[in-house]
Amino acid sequence: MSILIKNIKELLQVRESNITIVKGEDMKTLPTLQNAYLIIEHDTIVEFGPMSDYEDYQADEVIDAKGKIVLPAWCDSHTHIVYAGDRSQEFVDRINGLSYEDIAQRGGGILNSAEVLQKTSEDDLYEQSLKRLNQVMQLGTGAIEIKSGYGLTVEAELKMLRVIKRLKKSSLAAIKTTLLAAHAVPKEFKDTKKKYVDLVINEMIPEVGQSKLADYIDVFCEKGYFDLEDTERILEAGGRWGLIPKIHVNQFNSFGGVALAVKHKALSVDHLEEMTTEDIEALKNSTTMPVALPSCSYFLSIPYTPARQIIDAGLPLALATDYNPGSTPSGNMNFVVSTACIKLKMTPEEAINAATINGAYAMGLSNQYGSICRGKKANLIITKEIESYNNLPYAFGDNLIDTVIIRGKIIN
Ligand SMILES: N=CN[C@@H](CCC(=O)O)C(=O)O
Ligand SMILES: [Zn+2]
Repeated sequence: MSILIKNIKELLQVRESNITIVKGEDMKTLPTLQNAYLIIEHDTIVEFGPMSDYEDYQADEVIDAKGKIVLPAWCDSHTHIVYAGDRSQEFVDRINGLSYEDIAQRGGGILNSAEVLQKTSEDDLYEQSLKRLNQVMQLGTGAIEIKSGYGLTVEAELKMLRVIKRLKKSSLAAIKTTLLAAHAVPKEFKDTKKKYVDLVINEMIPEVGQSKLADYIDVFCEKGYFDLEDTERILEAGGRWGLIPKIHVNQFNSFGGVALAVKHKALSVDHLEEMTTEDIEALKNSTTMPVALPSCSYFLSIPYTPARQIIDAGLPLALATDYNPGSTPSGNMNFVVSTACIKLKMTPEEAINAATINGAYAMGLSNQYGSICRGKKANLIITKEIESYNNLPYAFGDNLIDTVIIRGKIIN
């Protein structure tokens, strides 16, 4: 199967060499080609260039992209899309004055989702999650990370991870899996948190390591959840099974989690709504990607990640949705890119770099995804006819996507 896309008004994120990350000042540059063509064979980008260089090519399918922009599909490096039911009642409770922390303290929040998930059959959980995955793919997401963390028992965490494995098998999207057993302290361990950490370390991690059900290890490193000592023990235990850290840190408080993650060579540190100069310093000269989740800040009315401070310090930044039932019931990367420009004061070029190549980096996938490069996977968004790529973040809430191609297949 081959596809020729011709007369592309502008082809974005064009890279002659296979770069895997964009940092600091370089994030302001988004290389593009005007009036371009692109050829896909099977699931791979095999050629692209200006229309003036185009030589006749017999493709199985030809798409005329006149007036339209083509860019790599979004790379969403932080989601919790495997969950059961929803938490719309807590949404209303928050409107009526309760905070996210208040709800968690009275046994709601993550524990509420865990209770529902434990009672949900594996097939039902798969069906609910597949629906969400298909929905975000229609919105242009072609690579996605999915976490466990609403099981909180050995059995229920494994159930979540098996569901992710099934999604991986049945979907065209590239999927990476993260074990987040340390997402909240279950009710039964309320006064014996260390015992739960022991369970994570002695039972869950070895079980998951043996069955190779996860790529990454995550911890919600936050006051009232897991402290630095818990986090370090869990990261060390994960490391023994080859699970690389990607952790939730600095959502509400900054207390050294970023430096700890860097010490353990975390692939990413995610949230970062609260950042100190020490946190920024810790990230310098590291291989850890900072990840901002602006839809979470929007939904919870908490501070936005200081993207300017991070990028202006010469660091890279990735953008992701955090799609989950409690803090971000949205998996729309287009909204994330808009919000990053509007609220985090990122330029459209920075936001698109953050949501494509840097998002791919934060999933260990940037060798194959996140830019227009010969030999990379053909995951593409073709927009409707638009004036410029600035319109993508500018027209927030609009769906400007015409066609999505994932691994060389047109999915809508
Ligand atoms: N903060 C921790 N975990 C999720 C929210 C989980 C929930 O509220 O269900 C997050 O990344 O925002
Ligand atoms: Zn999260």
